Amino acid sequence: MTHFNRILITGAAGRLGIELRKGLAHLATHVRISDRVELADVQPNEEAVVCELGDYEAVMVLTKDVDAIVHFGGAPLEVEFETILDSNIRGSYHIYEGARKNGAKRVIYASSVHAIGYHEMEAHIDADSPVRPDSLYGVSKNFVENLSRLYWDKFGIESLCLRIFSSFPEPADRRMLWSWLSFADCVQYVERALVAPRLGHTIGHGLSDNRLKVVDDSKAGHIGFHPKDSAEPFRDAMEAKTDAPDPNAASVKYIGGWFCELGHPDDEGK
Ligand SMILES: Cc1cn([C@H]2C[C@H](O)[C@@H](COP(=O)(O)OP(=O)(O)O[C@H]3O[C@H](C)C(=O)[C@H](O)[C@H]3O)O2)c(=O)[nH]c1=O
Repeated sequence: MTHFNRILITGAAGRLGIELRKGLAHLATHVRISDRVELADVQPNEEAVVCELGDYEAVMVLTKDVDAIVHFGGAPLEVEFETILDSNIRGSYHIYEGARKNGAKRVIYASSVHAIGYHEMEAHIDADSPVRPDSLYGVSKNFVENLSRLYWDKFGIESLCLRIFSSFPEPADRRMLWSWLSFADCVQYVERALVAPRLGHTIGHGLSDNRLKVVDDSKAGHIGFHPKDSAEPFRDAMEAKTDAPDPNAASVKYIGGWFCELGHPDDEGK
């Protein structure tokens, strides 16, 4: 069923952006797709726009005449601070300003487990637990989670900040036996948030229905996301081909995984 006249998807050439283009197309008459790189295979209902998120004027034009924004553009990993600042922090500020000035009512934002990566596995955090970023990248996600809270409290723009754990075609390492979010479940979470009667300001935790439950996502229950996939069918093959991990290693102890063992960008001469 078509819910919107026009939605905007940023990061539409990316791994998840490509899945969102396919999975959300039925929700809107027009889908504006945007990325910093050229977009391939543009469909008749899609309007492709190449845009730098750090360019204020370009983002004001990009966000015109859209009912909702699915904001997945940005650096998806730890990189040097200048890129985090321009793409993730300044770029997301521009998206929220564009939503405010142009009247978009709802934003679905790709936050990340790395906003909370230094929580221990056994902490069972929920949406109200304090943030514990594991990287500059994680700090940029904290910034946008707070920014979106301001735009809800002050301007009534609704947001889902979806803390994506590990969204891959299938689990690629042992950690993903609990942290996996299938592409289909990721798209379902975004779709539910777009069509929910009331979203408010919601922090969600994007995980498939894996056997190990490490966080409590009940504070996003009003969205109605019910994961359909599970990492469990991949367990035997994964355990057969990989060594049992050291439970005291930072990458096992903390939910941020290998980000918690990374060096700091400045120490690498960047
Ligand atoms: C740095 C930058 C990137 N992009 C584009 C380039 C890629 O096509 C796209 C990101 O896709 P990527 O495949 O690199 O990342 P994903 O694995 O899909 O990660 C997604 O989820 C995780 C949780 C995320 O933090 C990312 O923002 C979000 O896109 O954003 C831009 O359009 N502007 C920019 O300034």
